[in-house]
Amino acid sequence: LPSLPAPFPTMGLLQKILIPVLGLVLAFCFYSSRENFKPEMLRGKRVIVTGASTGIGEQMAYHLARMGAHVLVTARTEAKLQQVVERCRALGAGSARLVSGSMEDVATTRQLVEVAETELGGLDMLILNHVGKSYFNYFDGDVGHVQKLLNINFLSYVAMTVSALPMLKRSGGSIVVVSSMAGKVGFPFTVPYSATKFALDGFFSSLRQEFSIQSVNVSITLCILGFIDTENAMRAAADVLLTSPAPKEECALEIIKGGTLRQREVYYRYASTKLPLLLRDWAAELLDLLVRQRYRPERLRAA
Ligand SMILES: NC(=O)C1=CN([C@@H]2O[C@H](COP(=O)(O)OP(=O)(O)OC[C@H]3O[C@@H](n4cnc5c(N)ncnc54)[C@H](OP(=O)(O)O)[C@@H]3O)[C@@H](O)[C@H]2O)C=CC1
Ligand SMILES: C[C@H](CCC(=O)O)[C@H]1CC[C@H]2[C@@H]3C(=O)C[C@@H]4C[C@H](O)CC[C@]4(C)[C@H]3CC[C@]12C
Repeated sequence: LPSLPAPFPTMGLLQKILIPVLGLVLAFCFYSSRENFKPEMLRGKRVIVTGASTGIGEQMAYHLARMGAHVLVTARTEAKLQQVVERCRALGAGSARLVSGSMEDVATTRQLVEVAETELGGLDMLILNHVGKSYFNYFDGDVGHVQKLLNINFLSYVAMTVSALPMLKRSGGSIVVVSSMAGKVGFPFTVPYSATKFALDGFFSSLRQEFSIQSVNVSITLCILGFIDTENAMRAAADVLLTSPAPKEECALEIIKGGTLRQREVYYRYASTKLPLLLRDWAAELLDLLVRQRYRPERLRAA
C-alpha cells in the first residue's frame, strides 16, 4: 500500500510530467512557426490595412512597405493617411494607396474592395485593425454607445470580410483580425470595447471552422494583444494600469508574421497574454483577481 495519501502522487505526476510536457508543446508551437517567417514572403502581396492612420495600423503599413507589399490603407483622417502613404512609398512599398472614410459607412467598405479589385487586381491579405473611440471608465449604461461601437469594431469587420472574400478565395489569402486580451477575459473599464472584441472571437473562430469543413483556402488569424504603447491607449490607460506597455512597432511586426504564416492566433506579448489565459478555464476567479490587481481605479478620470 502507498504510504502517502492519494492527492500527492497526482500532484507529483503533474509537476514531473504534465507541466514540462505542456511547456515543451507550447515552446514548440511558438518557435517553430516564428522561425519560418521571411520578409520576402510579403513582396508583391496586396494588403488592406484598416485603422492605418495612427498606432499599430500605421506601423503595420510601414513594415509592409519595407517588405515590398502593395498597401492600401484606410481610416477617416485623410491628411494623416496621405502622410502614411508618402512614407510607405519612401520605404519601398510596391505601391501605396488610400481610401478615407468611416467604417460605419458601407460606402467605405465598398470603395476599398473596388480599389483592390480594379487597381491592385485582387487581394492577398485583409488586416482588420480599426477601433472606434470609447471611454476607459466604469460602464455608464449608454446602450447607444455599445451599439455604435459594435457597428465600428465588429459589424464593419464582418462586412469587410464578406465583401473581400471572393478576392481572398481567388488568391488563397488571409484575414487578420486584431483583437485584445479584453476579448478573451473580462477586463474592467472597457465594457463596450470588450463586448465588441468577444464578438470578433465568436464570429471569426466559428467562420474558421466552416472554412475548414468547406476546404476554403483562406486563413483567419485572431490577434490577442496586451497593453501597447499607442498614443490613444497611453492617454486612456497608462495612469491606471500597472502593466508596462509593449512597443507598437514590434507588435505590428508580430501581427504581420502571424498572418503571413497563417497562424490561428497571435499572442503579443506572448508571456503576458498566452500564459495568463491558461488559467481561464481552470482558475477563472484567480485570473479575475490577478487582472484586478493590475488596475488602480482611484486614478480613473472623473466621468
Ligand atoms: N493599444 C493597445 O493597447 C491595444 C490595442 N488593441 C487593438 O489594436 C488595434 C489598434 O489599436 P491602436 O493602434 O491602439 O488604436 P488607435 O486608436 O491608435 O488607432 C485606431 C485607428 O482606427 C481608426 N478609426 C477610428 N474610428 C474609425 C472609424 N469610425 N472608421 C474607420 N476608422 C476608424 C483611427 O483613425 P481615424 O481616427 O483617422 O479614423 C485609427 O487609424 C485595435 O483593434 C485595438 O483594439 C488591442 C489591445 C491593446
Ligand atoms: C487589453 C488592455 C489591457 C491589457 C493588460 O492589462 O495587459 C486594455 C487596457 C486599456 C485598453 C485601451 C484603452 O483604454 C484605450 C483605447 C480605448 C479604445 O476605445 C479602444 C482601444 C484602446 C486602445 C484600448 C485597448 C485595450 C486596452 C489596451
